[in-house]
Amino acid sequence: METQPRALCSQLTSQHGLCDVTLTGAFLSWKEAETCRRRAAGHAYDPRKAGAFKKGGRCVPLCEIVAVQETEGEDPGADTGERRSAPRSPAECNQHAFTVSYVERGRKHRWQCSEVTFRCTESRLCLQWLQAIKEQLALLTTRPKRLLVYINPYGGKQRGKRIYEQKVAPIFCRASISTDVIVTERANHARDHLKTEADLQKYDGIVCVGGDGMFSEVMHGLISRTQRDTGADQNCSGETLVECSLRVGIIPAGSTDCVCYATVGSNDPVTSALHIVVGDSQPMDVCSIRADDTFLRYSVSLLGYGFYGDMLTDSERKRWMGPARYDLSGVKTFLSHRYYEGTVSFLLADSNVGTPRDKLQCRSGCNICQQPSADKRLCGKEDRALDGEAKGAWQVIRGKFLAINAACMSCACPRSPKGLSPSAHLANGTVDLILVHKCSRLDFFRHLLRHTNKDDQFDHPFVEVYRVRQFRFTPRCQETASELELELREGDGVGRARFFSQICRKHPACGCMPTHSCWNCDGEILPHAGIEVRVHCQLIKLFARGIEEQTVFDDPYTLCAI
Ligand SMILES: CCCCCCCCCCCCC/C=C/[C@@H](O)[C@H](COP(=O)(O)O)NC(=O)CCCCCCCCCCCCCCC
Ligand SMILES: Nc1ncnc2c1ncn2[C@@H]1O[C@H](COP(=O)(O)OP(=O)(O)O)[C@@H](O)[C@H]1O
Ligand SMILES: [Ca+2]
Repeated sequence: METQPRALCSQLTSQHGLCDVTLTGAFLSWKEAETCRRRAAGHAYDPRKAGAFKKGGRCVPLCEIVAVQETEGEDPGADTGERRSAPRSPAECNQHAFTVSYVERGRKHRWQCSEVTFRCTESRLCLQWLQAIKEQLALLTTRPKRLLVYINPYGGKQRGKRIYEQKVAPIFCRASISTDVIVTERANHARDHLKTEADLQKYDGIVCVGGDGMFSEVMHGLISRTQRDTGADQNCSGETLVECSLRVGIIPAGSTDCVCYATVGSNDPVTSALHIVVGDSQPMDVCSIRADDTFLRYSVSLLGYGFYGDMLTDSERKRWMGPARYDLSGVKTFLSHRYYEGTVSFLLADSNVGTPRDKLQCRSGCNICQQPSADKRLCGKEDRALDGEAKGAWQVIRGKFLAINAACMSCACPRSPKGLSPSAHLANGTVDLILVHKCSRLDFFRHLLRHTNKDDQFDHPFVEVYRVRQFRFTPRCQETASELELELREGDGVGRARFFSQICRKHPACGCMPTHSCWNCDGEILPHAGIEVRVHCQLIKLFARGIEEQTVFDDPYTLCAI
Protein backbone atom coordinates (compact mmCIF):
# COMPACT_ATOMS: atom_id res chain seq x y z
CA MET A 1 0.00 0.00 0.00
CA GLU A 2 1.32 3.45 -0.89
CA THR A 3 1.94 5.70 2.09
CA GLN A 4 1.55 9.44 1.83
CA PRO A 5 4.84 11.19 2.65
CA ARG A 6 4.64 13.09 5.92
CA ALA A 7 5.00 16.85 5.79
CA LEU A 8 8.27 18.14 7.17
CA CYS A 9 8.46 21.55 8.79
CA SER A 10 11.54 23.14 10.41
CA GLN A 11 13.13 26.45 11.13
CA LEU A 12 16.31 26.64 9.03
CA THR A 13 18.65 29.47 8.12
CA SER A 14 18.89 30.64 4.56
CA GLN A 15 20.87 33.53 3.10
CA HIS A 16 18.01 35.83 4.17
CA GLY A 17 17.91 34.74 7.80
CA LEU A 18 15.80 32.33 9.81
CA CYS A 19 12.85 30.90 7.95
CA ASP A 20 10.05 28.36 8.25
CA VAL A 21 10.69 25.66 5.69
CA THR A 22 7.92 23.22 4.77
CA LEU A 23 7.95 20.13 2.59
CA THR A 24 4.62 18.59 1.59
CA GLY A 25 3.78 15.99 -1.05
CA ALA A 26 3.52 18.76 -3.64
CA PHE A 27 5.64 21.76 -2.62
CA LEU A 28 8.78 22.93 -0.91
CA SER A 29 8.22 26.37 0.57
CA TRP A 30 10.07 28.77 2.77
CA LYS A 31 9.21 32.11 4.26
CA GLU A 32 10.29 34.47 7.00
CA ALA A 33 10.08 32.74 10.37
CA GLU A 34 7.19 33.86 12.59
CA THR A 35 9.57 34.70 15.44
CA CYS A 36 11.60 36.99 13.17
CA ARG A 37 8.52 38.78 11.99
CA ARG A 38 7.34 39.41 15.56
CA ARG A 39 10.77 40.60 16.57
CA ALA A 40 10.89 42.94 13.60
CA ALA A 41 7.49 44.36 14.57
CA GLY A 42 8.47 44.90 18.23
CA HIS A 43 11.92 46.32 17.66
CA ALA A 44 13.58 48.68 15.27
CA TYR A 45 12.06 47.60 11.97
CA ASP A 46 14.35 47.62 8.96
CA PRO A 47 12.12 47.59 5.86
CA ARG A 48 15.13 46.99 3.63
CA LYS A 49 15.89 43.72 5.41
CA ALA A 50 12.25 42.67 5.61
CA GLY A 51 11.88 43.31 1.88
CA ALA A 52 14.94 41.29 1.09
CA PHE A 53 13.57 38.45 3.14
CA LYS A 54 10.19 38.57 1.50
CA LYS A 55 11.88 38.33 -1.85
CA GLY A 56 13.68 35.26 -0.56
CA GLY A 57 10.40 33.45 0.23
CA ARG A 58 9.25 30.88 -2.32
CA CYS A 59 6.87 28.07 -2.94
CA VAL A 60 8.39 25.63 -5.40
CA PRO A 61 6.38 22.68 -6.79
CA LEU A 62 8.33 19.49 -6.16
CA CYS A 63 8.21 18.69 -9.85
CA GLU A 64 10.27 21.84 -10.45
CA ILE A 65 13.09 20.96 -8.07
CA VAL A 66 16.12 20.06 -10.13
CA ALA A 67 18.19 18.51 -7.35
CA VAL A 68 19.13 18.62 -3.69
CA GLN A 69 22.62 18.10 -2.40
CA GLU A 70 24.60 18.36 0.80
CA THR A 71 26.65 21.54 0.96
CA GLU A 72 30.07 21.26 2.50
CA GLY A 73 32.36 24.01 3.83
CA GLU A 74 29.84 26.56 2.62
CA ASP A 75 30.35 30.24 3.30
CA PRO A 76 26.90 31.49 4.38
CA GLY A 77 27.41 34.73 2.46
CA ALA A 78 28.54 33.06 -0.75
CA ASP A 79 25.19 32.62 -2.52
CA THR A 80 24.07 36.19 -1.82
CA GLY A 81 27.28 37.57 -3.20
CA GLU A 82 28.00 39.19 0.20
CA ARG A 83 31.65 39.64 1.14
CA ARG A 84 32.61 38.23 4.55
CA SER A 85 35.00 40.37 6.54
CA ALA A 86 34.86 38.65 9.98
CA PRO A 87 36.00 35.04 10.47
CA ARG A 88 33.29 32.41 11.03
CA SER A 89 31.88 32.09 14.54
CA PRO A 90 32.14 28.66 16.22
CA ALA A 91 28.36 28.26 15.79
CA GLU A 92 28.62 28.80 12.04
CA CYS A 93 31.50 26.35 11.77
CA ASN A 94 29.24 23.75 13.32
CA GLN A 95 26.54 24.25 10.71
CA HIS A 96 25.27 21.61 8.34
CA ALA A 97 23.79 22.69 5.05
CA PHE A 98 21.95 21.46 1.99
CA THR A 99 21.29 23.22 -1.31
CA VAL A 100 18.14 22.94 -3.36
CA SER A 101 18.30 23.78 -7.11
CA TYR A 102 14.97 24.70 -8.63
CA VAL A 103 13.33 26.14 -11.71
CA GLU A 104 12.71 29.87 -11.67
CA ARG A 105 10.67 31.53 -14.39
CA GLY A 106 12.04 34.62 -16.07
CA ARG A 107 10.68 36.79 -18.86
CA LYS A 108 9.56 35.51 -22.24
CA HIS A 109 9.06 31.89 -21.16
CA ARG A 110 12.68 31.54 -20.10
CA TRP A 111 13.58 29.31 -17.19
CA GLN A 112 16.70 29.43 -15.10
CA CYS A 113 18.15 27.24 -12.39
CA SER A 114 18.21 29.01 -9.00
CA GLU A 115 19.60 27.75 -5.72
CA VAL A 116 18.82 28.16 -2.06
CA THR A 117 20.99 26.84 0.77
CA PHE A 118 19.50 25.98 4.15
CA ARG A 119 21.59 25.58 7.27
CA CYS A 120 21.06 24.09 10.66
CA THR A 121 23.24 23.13 13.58
CA GLU A 122 22.07 19.51 13.80
CA SER A 123 23.53 17.05 11.36
CA ARG A 124 20.55 14.72 11.92
CA LEU A 125 18.06 17.40 10.86
CA CYS A 126 20.08 18.25 7.76
CA LEU A 127 20.19 14.58 6.75
CA GLN A 128 16.47 14.21 7.40
CA TRP A 129 15.75 17.06 5.00
CA LEU A 130 18.11 15.77 2.35
CA GLN A 131 16.58 12.31 2.54
CA ALA A 132 12.99 13.58 2.52
CA ILE A 133 13.52 15.74 -0.59
CA LYS A 134 15.43 12.98 -2.36
CA GLU A 135 12.63 10.51 -1.60
CA GLN A 136 10.08 12.91 -3.05
CA LEU A 137 12.16 13.44 -6.18
CA ALA A 138 12.52 9.68 -6.63
CA LEU A 139 8.73 9.46 -6.90
CA LEU A 140 8.81 11.62 -10.06
CA THR A 141 9.09 8.73 -12.46
CA THR A 142 8.71 10.72 -15.68
CA ARG A 143 12.16 12.25 -15.25
CA PRO A 144 14.87 10.90 -17.52
CA LYS A 145 17.94 9.30 -15.93
CA ARG A 146 19.91 8.30 -19.03
CA LEU A 147 20.02 10.30 -22.24
CA LEU A 148 21.58 9.87 -25.64
CA VAL A 149 22.84 13.23 -26.92
CA TYR A 150 23.63 14.14 -30.54
CA ILE A 151 25.45 17.41 -31.20
CA ASN A 152 25.66 19.01 -34.65
CA PRO A 153 28.90 21.01 -34.38
CA TYR A 154 28.10 22.91 -37.60
CA GLY A 155 24.52 24.07 -36.94
CA GLY A 156 23.64 27.78 -36.69
CA LYS A 157 26.69 29.77 -35.60
CA GLN A 158 28.65 26.54 -35.02
CA ARG A 159 28.28 26.89 -31.27
CA GLY A 160 26.49 23.60 -30.56
CA LYS A 161 29.36 21.92 -28.76
CA ARG A 162 30.15 24.93 -26.60
CA ILE A 163 26.49 25.52 -25.73
CA TYR A 164 26.12 21.91 -24.65
CA GLU A 165 29.32 21.80 -22.59
CA GLN A 166 28.93 25.18 -20.91
CA LYS A 167 25.19 25.53 -20.38
CA VAL A 168 23.54 22.12 -20.57
CA ALA A 169 25.97 19.46 -19.30
CA PRO A 170 26.31 21.16 -15.85
CA ILE A 171 22.51 21.08 -15.40
CA PHE A 172 22.29 17.40 -16.41
CA CYS A 173 25.16 16.68 -14.04
CA ARG A 174 23.43 18.44 -11.15
CA ALA A 175 20.25 16.48 -11.86
CA SER A 176 22.30 13.23 -11.86
CA ILE A 177 21.38 12.47 -15.45
CA SER A 178 23.94 10.28 -17.18
CA THR A 179 24.61 10.90 -20.86
CA ASP A 180 26.24 9.32 -23.87
CA VAL A 181 27.29 12.14 -26.20
CA ILE A 182 27.86 11.78 -29.94
CA VAL A 183 29.24 14.75 -31.86
CA THR A 184 28.13 14.12 -35.44
CA GLU A 185 30.77 13.76 -38.13
CA ARG A 186 28.57 14.09 -41.20
CA ALA A 187 25.02 14.88 -42.23
CA ASN A 188 22.64 12.01 -41.38
CA HIS A 189 25.08 10.53 -38.87
CA ALA A 190 22.52 10.91 -36.05
CA ARG A 191 19.68 9.57 -38.21
CA ASP A 192 21.58 6.47 -39.28
CA HIS A 193 22.91 5.78 -35.81
CA LEU A 194 19.42 5.93 -34.33
CA LYS A 195 17.90 3.92 -37.14
CA THR A 196 20.21 0.95 -36.97
CA GLU A 197 22.85 1.01 -34.24
CA ALA A 198 21.77 2.78 -31.06
CA ASP A 199 20.81 0.54 -28.14
CA LEU A 200 17.64 2.45 -27.29
CA GLN A 201 16.78 0.20 -24.32
CA LYS A 202 19.56 1.97 -22.42
CA TYR A 203 17.97 5.41 -22.60
CA ASP A 204 15.00 7.37 -21.30
CA GLY A 205 15.22 9.96 -24.05
CA ILE A 206 17.20 11.52 -26.85
CA VAL A 207 18.62 15.02 -26.99
CA CYS A 208 19.60 16.84 -30.14
CA VAL A 209 21.76 19.94 -30.07
CA GLY A 210 21.26 21.91 -33.28
CA GLY A 211 18.54 23.43 -35.43
CA ASP A 212 15.38 22.18 -37.08
CA GLY A 213 17.46 20.18 -39.57
CA MET A 214 19.18 18.31 -36.78
CA PHE A 215 15.88 17.69 -35.03
CA SER A 216 14.50 16.39 -38.31
CA GLU A 217 17.38 13.92 -38.56
CA VAL A 218 16.75 12.60 -35.07
CA MET A 219 13.01 12.42 -35.67
CA HIS A 220 13.50 10.45 -38.91
CA GLY A 221 15.86 8.03 -37.18
CA LEU A 222 13.52 7.52 -34.25
CA ILE A 223 10.32 7.10 -36.27
CA SER A 224 11.95 4.66 -38.72
CA ARG A 225 13.44 2.66 -35.88
CA THR A 226 10.13 2.50 -34.01
CA GLN A 227 8.28 1.28 -37.11
CA ARG A 228 10.95 -1.32 -37.85
CA ASP A 229 11.00 -2.59 -34.25
CA THR A 230 7.22 -2.90 -34.16
CA GLY A 231 6.76 -4.35 -37.63
CA ALA A 232 5.01 -1.31 -39.12
CA ASP A 233 5.93 -0.30 -42.67
CA GLN A 234 6.39 3.45 -43.16
CA ASN A 235 6.69 2.92 -46.91
CA CYS A 236 3.23 1.46 -47.11
CA SER A 237 0.63 4.11 -47.90
CA GLY A 238 -2.15 4.17 -45.30
CA GLU A 239 -0.14 2.30 -42.66
CA THR A 240 -1.02 3.32 -39.11
CA LEU A 241 2.36 4.38 -37.77
CA VAL A 242 3.36 3.43 -34.23
CA GLU A 243 4.02 6.29 -31.78
CA CYS A 244 7.60 6.66 -30.60
CA SER A 245 7.98 5.96 -26.90
CA LEU A 246 11.26 7.83 -26.32
CA ARG A 247 10.96 11.59 -25.92
CA VAL A 248 13.23 14.00 -27.76
CA GLY A 249 14.72 17.12 -26.18
CA ILE A 250 15.91 19.99 -28.36
CA ILE A 251 18.78 22.19 -27.26
CA PRO A 252 18.51 25.09 -29.72
CA ALA A 253 21.78 25.73 -31.57
CA GLY A 254 20.58 26.20 -35.15
CA SER A 255 19.51 28.98 -37.49
CA THR A 256 15.72 29.08 -37.02
CA ASP A 257 15.04 26.74 -34.08
CA CYS A 258 11.34 26.92 -34.75
CA VAL A 259 10.46 23.48 -33.33
CA CYS A 260 12.04 24.46 -30.02
CA TYR A 261 10.59 27.99 -30.00
CA ALA A 262 7.07 26.84 -30.87
CA THR A 263 7.00 24.10 -28.21
CA VAL A 264 8.78 25.86 -25.34
CA GLY A 265 8.27 29.56 -26.10
CA SER A 266 11.95 30.49 -26.29
CA ASN A 267 15.18 29.42 -27.93
CA ASP A 268 17.21 29.39 -24.77
CA PRO A 269 19.40 26.29 -24.15
CA VAL A 270 19.10 26.47 -20.35
CA THR A 271 15.28 26.58 -20.55
CA SER A 272 15.28 23.53 -22.82
CA ALA A 273 17.68 21.66 -20.53
CA LEU A 274 15.39 22.31 -17.56
CA HIS A 275 12.31 21.08 -19.45
CA ILE A 276 14.27 17.86 -20.07
CA VAL A 277 15.33 17.54 -16.44
CA VAL A 278 11.80 17.94 -15.04
CA GLY A 279 10.61 15.28 -17.51
CA ASP A 280 8.05 17.30 -19.48
CA SER A 281 6.16 15.60 -22.27
CA GLN A 282 4.54 17.23 -25.29
CA PRO A 283 3.06 15.07 -28.05
CA MET A 284 3.47 16.38 -31.56
CA ASP A 285 1.85 15.72 -34.95
CA VAL A 286 4.05 14.64 -37.85
CA CYS A 287 3.26 14.91 -41.57
CA SER A 288 4.38 12.14 -43.90
CA ILE A 289 5.16 13.13 -47.48
CA ARG A 290 4.87 10.82 -50.45
CA ALA A 291 5.34 11.17 -54.19
CA ASP A 292 4.39 8.61 -56.83
CA ASP A 293 3.27 6.33 -54.00
CA THR A 294 6.74 6.34 -52.46
CA PHE A 295 7.50 7.61 -48.97
CA LEU A 296 9.85 10.62 -49.03
CA ARG A 297 10.13 12.39 -45.67
CA TYR A 298 8.43 13.55 -42.49
CA SER A 299 7.80 17.18 -41.56
CA VAL A 300 6.82 18.86 -38.29
CA SER A 301 7.26 22.55 -38.92
CA LEU A 302 7.22 24.26 -42.31
CA LEU A 303 6.49 22.51 -45.56
CA GLY A 304 6.73 25.31 -48.09
CA TYR A 305 6.58 25.38 -51.91
CA GLY A 306 7.43 28.41 -54.03
CA PHE A 307 8.76 31.24 -51.88
CA TYR A 308 10.19 29.16 -49.01
CA GLY A 309 11.40 26.40 -51.37
CA ASP A 310 13.27 28.85 -53.62
CA MET A 311 14.60 30.79 -50.62
CA LEU A 312 16.01 27.55 -49.15
CA THR A 313 17.62 26.44 -52.42
CA ASP A 314 19.38 29.79 -52.65
CA SER A 315 20.37 29.82 -48.97
CA GLU A 316 22.03 26.37 -49.09
CA ARG A 317 24.76 27.92 -51.26
CA LYS A 318 25.36 30.51 -48.51
CA ARG A 319 25.57 28.13 -45.54
CA TRP A 320 28.92 29.70 -44.55
CA MET A 321 26.99 32.88 -43.63
CA GLY A 322 25.15 31.14 -40.80
CA PRO A 323 21.58 32.20 -39.89
CA ALA A 324 21.86 35.46 -41.90
CA ARG A 325 21.76 33.39 -45.10
CA TYR A 326 17.99 33.16 -44.77
CA ASP A 327 17.56 36.96 -44.72
CA LEU A 328 19.73 37.50 -47.78
CA SER A 329 18.13 34.67 -49.76
CA GLY A 330 14.73 35.86 -48.51
CA VAL A 331 15.23 39.30 -50.03
CA LYS A 332 16.61 37.80 -53.25
CA THR A 333 13.70 35.39 -53.60
CA PHE A 334 11.24 38.16 -52.76
CA LEU A 335 12.65 40.30 -55.56
CA SER A 336 12.51 37.43 -58.08
CA HIS A 337 8.73 37.28 -57.42
CA ARG A 338 8.23 33.88 -59.04
CA TYR A 339 4.88 32.20 -59.04
CA TYR A 340 3.98 28.62 -59.84
CA GLU A 341 0.88 27.05 -61.33
CA GLY A 342 -0.71 23.93 -60.04
CA THR A 343 -3.59 22.25 -58.24
CA VAL A 344 -4.01 21.86 -54.51
CA SER A 345 -6.54 19.30 -53.24
CA PHE A 346 -7.28 18.78 -49.55
CA LEU A 347 -9.54 17.17 -47.00
CA LEU A 348 -10.83 19.67 -44.45
CA ALA A 349 -10.44 18.81 -40.77
CA ASP A 350 -13.37 18.43 -38.35
CA SER A 351 -14.78 21.74 -37.18
CA ASN A 352 -14.09 20.86 -33.51
CA VAL A 353 -10.33 21.21 -34.01
CA GLY A 354 -10.74 24.92 -34.69
CA THR A 355 -9.77 26.96 -37.72
CA PRO A 356 -6.57 28.79 -38.65
CA ARG A 357 -8.35 32.14 -38.14
CA ASP A 358 -9.10 31.39 -34.46
CA LYS A 359 -7.83 33.88 -31.94
CA LEU A 360 -7.31 30.98 -29.51
CA GLN A 361 -3.75 29.68 -29.60
CA CYS A 362 -2.30 26.30 -28.70
CA ARG A 363 -0.90 26.60 -25.18
CA SER A 364 0.32 24.25 -22.46
CA GLY A 365 -2.46 21.75 -21.66
CA CYS A 366 -4.39 22.80 -24.81
CA ASN A 367 -7.99 21.52 -24.75
CA ILE A 368 -8.20 21.09 -28.51
CA CYS A 369 -5.10 18.88 -28.55
CA GLN A 370 -6.50 16.79 -25.68
CA GLN A 371 -9.98 16.12 -27.02
CA PRO A 372 -10.51 12.92 -28.96
CA SER A 373 -11.55 14.03 -32.42
CA ALA A 374 -12.34 12.39 -35.70
CA ASP A 375 -9.12 13.81 -37.12
CA LYS A 376 -7.12 11.91 -34.54
CA ARG A 377 -8.91 8.69 -35.36
CA LEU A 378 -8.64 9.20 -39.08
CA CYS A 379 -5.30 10.81 -39.56
CA GLY A 380 -2.60 8.68 -41.10
CA LYS A 381 -5.17 6.16 -42.28
CA GLU A 382 -5.81 5.32 -45.89
CA ASP A 383 -8.67 7.48 -47.13
CA ARG A 384 -9.80 4.70 -49.46
CA ALA A 385 -10.66 2.62 -46.41
CA LEU A 386 -13.00 5.23 -44.97
CA ASP A 387 -16.65 5.63 -45.70
CA GLY A 388 -17.73 8.67 -47.60
CA GLU A 389 -19.13 10.62 -44.67
CA ALA A 390 -16.14 10.24 -42.37
CA LYS A 391 -13.80 10.91 -45.24
CA GLY A 392 -15.39 14.17 -46.27
CA ALA A 393 -15.09 15.61 -49.73
CA TRP A 394 -11.85 16.64 -51.38
CA GLN A 395 -11.72 20.33 -52.21
CA VAL A 396 -9.72 21.41 -55.24
CA ILE A 397 -8.09 24.79 -55.85
CA ARG A 398 -6.31 25.52 -59.08
CA GLY A 399 -4.18 28.63 -59.46
CA LYS A 400 -0.94 30.53 -59.63
CA PHE A 401 0.78 30.57 -56.29
CA LEU A 402 3.63 32.64 -54.86
CA ALA A 403 3.71 30.27 -51.92
CA ILE A 404 1.99 27.14 -50.69
CA ASN A 405 2.77 26.60 -47.01
CA ALA A 406 1.71 23.80 -44.71
CA ALA A 407 2.30 24.46 -41.02
CA CYS A 408 1.90 21.50 -38.68
CA MET A 409 2.63 23.83 -35.76
CA SER A 410 2.64 27.63 -35.42
CA CYS A 411 6.27 27.82 -36.67
CA ALA A 412 6.91 30.64 -34.21
CA CYS A 413 10.58 31.61 -34.18
CA PRO A 414 12.61 34.70 -33.31
CA ARG A 415 12.04 36.11 -36.84
CA SER A 416 8.29 35.68 -36.47
CA PRO A 417 7.29 35.34 -32.80
CA LYS A 418 3.67 34.41 -33.61
CA GLY A 419 4.69 32.18 -36.53
CA LEU A 420 3.42 31.26 -39.97
CA SER A 421 0.10 30.06 -38.60
CA PRO A 422 -0.33 31.54 -35.13
CA SER A 423 -3.21 29.33 -34.03
CA ALA A 424 -1.97 26.02 -35.44
CA HIS A 425 -1.96 23.21 -32.87
CA LEU A 426 0.94 21.00 -31.87
CA ALA A 427 -1.02 17.81 -31.44
CA ASN A 428 -4.52 17.98 -32.94
CA GLY A 429 -3.90 15.79 -35.97
CA THR A 430 -4.17 18.63 -38.49
CA VAL A 431 -2.03 20.92 -40.58
CA ASP A 432 -2.77 24.52 -41.62
CA LEU A 433 -2.59 24.96 -45.39
CA ILE A 434 -1.81 28.52 -46.49
CA LEU A 435 -2.21 29.42 -50.16
CA VAL A 436 -0.70 32.72 -51.27
CA HIS A 437 -2.02 33.48 -54.74
CA LYS A 438 -0.15 35.58 -57.25
CA CYS A 439 -0.30 39.24 -56.21
CA SER A 440 1.79 42.38 -56.55
CA ARG A 441 5.20 42.64 -54.90
CA LEU A 442 3.86 45.30 -52.58
CA ASP A 443 0.97 43.09 -51.45
CA PHE A 444 3.28 40.14 -50.91
CA PHE A 445 5.59 42.38 -48.89
CA ARG A 446 2.62 43.48 -46.75
CA HIS A 447 1.73 39.84 -46.18
CA LEU A 448 5.31 38.93 -45.16
CA LEU A 449 5.62 41.95 -42.91
CA ARG A 450 2.52 40.90 -40.98
CA HIS A 451 4.43 37.81 -39.82
CA THR A 452 6.53 40.12 -37.70
CA ASN A 453 3.79 42.26 -36.12
CA LYS A 454 0.33 41.83 -34.57
CA ASP A 455 -1.64 42.23 -37.82
CA ASP A 456 -3.40 39.22 -39.33
CA GLN A 457 -1.32 37.83 -42.22
CA PHE A 458 -4.33 35.90 -43.53
CA ASP A 459 -6.47 39.01 -43.90
CA HIS A 460 -5.66 39.59 -47.59
CA PRO A 461 -7.86 38.72 -50.59
CA PHE A 462 -4.97 36.79 -52.17
CA VAL A 463 -4.42 34.53 -49.12
CA GLU A 464 -6.53 31.45 -48.36
CA VAL A 465 -6.02 29.28 -45.31
CA TYR A 466 -7.54 25.92 -44.37
CA ARG A 467 -7.13 23.45 -41.52
CA VAL A 468 -6.73 20.09 -43.21
CA ARG A 469 -5.77 16.52 -42.41
CA GLN A 470 -4.49 15.55 -45.83
CA PHE A 471 -3.53 17.40 -49.02
CA ARG A 472 -1.97 16.95 -52.44
CA PHE A 473 -0.20 19.31 -54.76
CA THR A 474 0.21 18.73 -58.49
CA PRO A 475 2.34 21.23 -60.37
CA ARG A 476 0.90 22.19 -63.74
CA CYS A 477 3.67 20.36 -65.55
CA GLN A 478 2.57 17.09 -63.94
CA GLU A 479 -1.13 17.51 -64.53
CA THR A 480 -2.43 14.64 -66.59
CA ALA A 481 -2.98 14.99 -70.31
CA SER A 482 -6.73 14.71 -69.74
CA GLU A 483 -6.69 17.66 -67.29
CA LEU A 484 -4.76 19.76 -69.75
CA GLU A 485 -6.94 18.71 -72.66
CA LEU A 486 -9.97 19.69 -70.63
CA GLU A 487 -8.49 23.12 -70.13
CA LEU A 488 -7.69 23.28 -73.85
CA ARG A 489 -11.20 22.34 -74.94
CA GLU A 490 -12.79 24.70 -72.41
CA GLY A 491 -10.42 27.53 -73.17
CA ASP A 492 -9.96 29.92 -76.02
CA GLY A 493 -6.72 30.89 -77.71
CA VAL A 494 -5.09 31.71 -74.36
CA GLY A 495 -5.76 28.19 -73.08
CA ARG A 496 -4.36 26.77 -76.31
CA ALA A 497 -1.20 28.87 -76.00
CA ARG A 498 -0.77 27.78 -72.36
CA PHE A 499 -1.19 24.14 -73.33
CA PHE A 500 1.58 24.32 -75.86
CA SER A 501 3.88 26.37 -73.64
CA GLN A 502 3.35 23.64 -71.02
CA ILE A 503 4.56 20.99 -73.41
CA CYS A 504 7.50 23.20 -74.22
CA ARG A 505 8.39 23.63 -70.54
CA LYS A 506 8.62 19.90 -70.10
CA HIS A 507 11.70 19.92 -72.31
CA PRO A 508 14.72 21.40 -70.59
CA ALA A 509 16.43 21.81 -73.97
CA CYS A 510 14.10 24.74 -74.64
CA GLY A 511 15.91 26.67 -71.88
CA CYS A 512 12.67 28.33 -70.76
CA MET A 513 11.76 29.58 -67.23
CA PRO A 514 11.38 26.94 -64.49
CA THR A 515 7.80 25.79 -64.13
CA HIS A 516 8.11 24.25 -60.75
CA SER A 517 9.72 25.01 -57.42
CA CYS A 518 10.76 22.54 -54.72
CA TRP A 519 9.53 22.02 -51.18
CA ASN A 520 11.23 23.36 -48.09
CA CYS A 521 10.67 20.50 -45.66
CA ASP A 522 11.72 21.66 -42.17
CA GLY A 523 14.70 23.39 -43.79
CA GLU A 524 15.71 20.46 -46.04
CA ILE A 525 15.22 20.63 -49.81
CA LEU A 526 12.73 18.16 -51.20
CA PRO A 527 13.31 18.21 -54.95
CA HIS A 528 9.86 16.83 -55.82
CA ALA A 529 7.10 19.24 -56.77
CA GLY A 530 4.07 16.92 -56.80
CA ILE A 531 3.50 15.48 -53.32
CA GLU A 532 0.84 14.00 -51.09
CA VAL A 533 0.81 14.86 -47.38
CA ARG A 534 -0.94 13.18 -44.47
CA VAL A 535 -0.89 14.04 -40.77
CA HIS A 536 -0.05 11.42 -38.15
CA CYS A 537 -1.51 12.62 -34.88
CA GLN A 538 0.89 12.72 -31.91
CA LEU A 539 3.47 10.43 -33.52
CA ILE A 540 6.36 11.75 -31.44
CA LYS A 541 6.85 13.31 -28.01
CA LEU A 542 9.17 16.10 -26.92
CA PHE A 543 10.63 17.05 -23.55
CA ALA A 544 8.45 20.18 -23.55
CA ARG A 545 5.01 21.25 -22.30
CA GLY A 546 3.83 23.71 -24.97
CA ILE A 547 4.00 27.45 -24.41
CA GLU A 548 2.85 28.39 -20.91
CA GLU A 549 0.31 31.15 -20.35
CA GLN A 550 1.82 34.06 -18.44
CA THR A 551 1.20 33.18 -14.80
CA VAL A 552 1.81 34.55 -11.35
CA PHE A 553 5.04 32.57 -11.49
CA ASP A 554 6.32 35.18 -13.92
CA ASP A 555 6.46 37.51 -10.95
CA PRO A 556 9.51 36.32 -9.05
CA TYR A 557 8.36 38.11 -5.91
CA THR A 558 5.06 36.32 -5.63
CA LEU A 559 4.77 34.29 -2.49
CA CYS A 560 2.34 31.48 -2.81
CA ALA A 561 -0.02 31.03 0.15
CA ILE A 562 0.70 27.75 1.84
C1 LIG B 1 9.69 42.00 -44.31
C2 LIG B 1 10.11 40.99 -43.31
C3 LIG B 1 9.51 39.68 -43.59
C4 LIG B 1 9.88 38.64 -42.59
C5 LIG B 1 9.09 37.40 -42.86
C6 LIG B 1 9.43 36.38 -41.87
C7 LIG B 1 8.61 35.16 -42.05
C8 LIG B 1 9.20 34.11 -41.18
C9 LIG B 1 8.44 32.85 -41.19
C10 LIG B 1 9.32 31.85 -40.56
C11 LIG B 1 8.80 30.47 -40.63
C12 LIG B 1 9.86 29.57 -40.13
C13 LIG B 1 9.50 28.16 -40.30
C14 LIG B 1 10.65 27.30 -39.90
C15 LIG B 1 11.41 26.72 -40.76
C16 LIG B 1 12.59 25.91 -40.31
O1 LIG B 1 12.19 24.58 -40.05
C17 LIG B 1 13.64 25.97 -41.38
C18 LIG B 1 14.89 25.22 -40.96
O2 LIG B 1 15.43 25.75 -39.78
P1 LIG B 1 16.96 25.49 -39.35
O3 LIG B 1 17.81 26.34 -40.21
O4 LIG B 1 17.04 25.89 -37.88
O5 LIG B 1 17.27 24.04 -39.55
N1 LIG B 1 13.98 27.37 -41.60
C19 LIG B 1 13.75 28.01 -42.74
O6 LIG B 1 13.30 27.45 -43.72
C20 LIG B 1 14.12 29.48 -42.79
C21 LIG B 1 12.91 30.32 -42.73
C22 LIG B 1 13.33 31.75 -42.60
C23 LIG B 1 12.58 32.60 -43.53
C24 LIG B 1 13.10 34.00 -43.52
C25 LIG B 1 12.47 34.74 -44.66
C26 LIG B 1 12.93 36.13 -44.68
C27 LIG B 1 12.16 36.85 -45.77
C28 LIG B 1 12.63 38.22 -45.95
C29 LIG B 1 11.83 38.90 -47.06
C30 LIG B 1 12.20 40.30 -47.06
C31 LIG B 1 11.58 41.09 -48.15
C32 LIG B 1 12.18 42.45 -48.08
C33 LIG B 1 12.00 43.22 -49.34
C34 LIG B 1 12.70 44.49 -49.35
N1 LIG C 1 28.67 16.80 -38.60
C1 LIG C 1 27.91 17.30 -39.56
N2 LIG C 1 28.48 17.78 -40.71
C2 LIG C 1 27.74 18.33 -41.68
N3 LIG C 1 26.40 18.43 -41.63
C3 LIG C 1 25.77 17.98 -40.53
C4 LIG C 1 26.50 17.39 -39.46
N4 LIG C 1 25.61 17.03 -38.50
C5 LIG C 1 24.39 17.37 -38.97
N5 LIG C 1 24.47 17.93 -40.17
C6 LIG C 1 23.40 18.48 -41.05
O1 LIG C 1 23.44 19.90 -40.94
C7 LIG C 1 22.20 20.43 -41.40
C8 LIG C 1 21.80 21.66 -40.66
O2 LIG C 1 21.73 21.40 -39.32
P1 LIG C 1 20.95 22.28 -38.26
O3 LIG C 1 21.39 21.77 -36.93
O4 LIG C 1 19.52 22.26 -38.53
O5 LIG C 1 21.54 23.74 -38.47
P2 LIG C 1 20.89 25.03 -39.17
O6 LIG C 1 19.76 25.44 -38.30
O7 LIG C 1 22.00 26.03 -39.16
O8 LIG C 1 20.44 24.64 -40.53
C9 LIG C 1 21.21 19.30 -41.25
O9 LIG C 1 20.77 18.98 -42.53
C10 LIG C 1 21.98 18.16 -40.64
O10 LIG C 1 21.60 16.94 -41.23
CA1 LIG D 1 -1.01 20.11 -35.78
